[in-house]
Amino acid sequence: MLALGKLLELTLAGREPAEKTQLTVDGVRMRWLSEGALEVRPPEARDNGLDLLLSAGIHGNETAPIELLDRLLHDIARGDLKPRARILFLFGNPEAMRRGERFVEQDVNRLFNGRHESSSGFEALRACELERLAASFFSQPDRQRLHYDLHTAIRGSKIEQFALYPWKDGRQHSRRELARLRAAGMEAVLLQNKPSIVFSAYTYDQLGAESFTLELGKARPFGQNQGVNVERLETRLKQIIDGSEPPAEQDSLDGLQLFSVAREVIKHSDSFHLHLPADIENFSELEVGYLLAEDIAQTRWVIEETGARIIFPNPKVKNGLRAGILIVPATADGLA
Ligand SMILES: O=C(O)CCC(=O)N[C@@H](CCC(=O)O)C(=O)O
Ligand SMILES: [Zn+2]
Repeated sequence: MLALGKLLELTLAGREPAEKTQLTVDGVRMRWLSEGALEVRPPEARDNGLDLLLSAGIHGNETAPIELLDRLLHDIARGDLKPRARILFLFGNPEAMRRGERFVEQDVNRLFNGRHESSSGFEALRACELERLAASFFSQPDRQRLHYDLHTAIRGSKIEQFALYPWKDGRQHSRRELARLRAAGMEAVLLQNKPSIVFSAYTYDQLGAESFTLELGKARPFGQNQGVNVERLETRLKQIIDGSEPPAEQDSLDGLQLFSVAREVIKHSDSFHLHLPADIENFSELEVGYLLAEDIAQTRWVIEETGARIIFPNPKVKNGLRAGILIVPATADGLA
């Protein structure tokens, strides 16, 4: 296999490759751009006009998605997977990956859409670099732009695999993209309804990509991801990469649960207290009247919404950040 196909090894070792560009037997060009960043370009005659950004390791301890990207890259480097799409592979937070931690100083996925400018430290610098790499990758006109930012969650989930679809004023969520996600094994999609500071929100909002955060299961260390079944996603990604995806009409939304955000629970102070068991699963239902959280100045979060569920509850986040999302069932009415 070509050395650049070992992007994960290079990244974990903190090494820069001696040769920055390599050609596979099929004439696919691989170009190392920066730590954890590799561009794959098919020969011009095979290029189908899709620019695909695949990112993982934005949180360093979420290893199943990192291993998935590593397998795809190996297949391309060996010539077993012949891309027709142009691809940017990104490992988001190499230092956190080396340490096996979600982040080192601060969560990279809270530093996009300009947030890194009012922050400091290497994670702020990395968020800036990731924005620059994505912007440069998605700078070519008249091409389709697709971004999947792959994650696993801190806790177990009643719905194992789901996507979060960013929001932008005046832009409708795409039915076709949702059907594609369903075919990739996603069981639910959370349709966001306000701007956000995560990576997928940046590429959706600023770069015009169809972008998603995908949650694939529970976070585990490298080599311990037998419980995370990414088979359907992997098959679909291979089809997207080599242009063999079934026609869009064959995809449907059947079985896909849609949710929208009712409220984001923001932790304002060290007095924040979340009234949930430590082992509560994502998508757990909460009854109307339930006291979910309390914070300074007698702030109380009481459930008012029928059918409310909680995802990503985390009282340990820094003050000012999201400590959970309250979601409610949604319909497909507003889709384009
Ligand atoms: O399990 C958790 O609490 C977090 C899992 C995770 O990292 N999720 C992403 C979601 C990004 C989005 O809102 O699109 C995150 O919190 O960064
Ligand atoms: Zn994550």
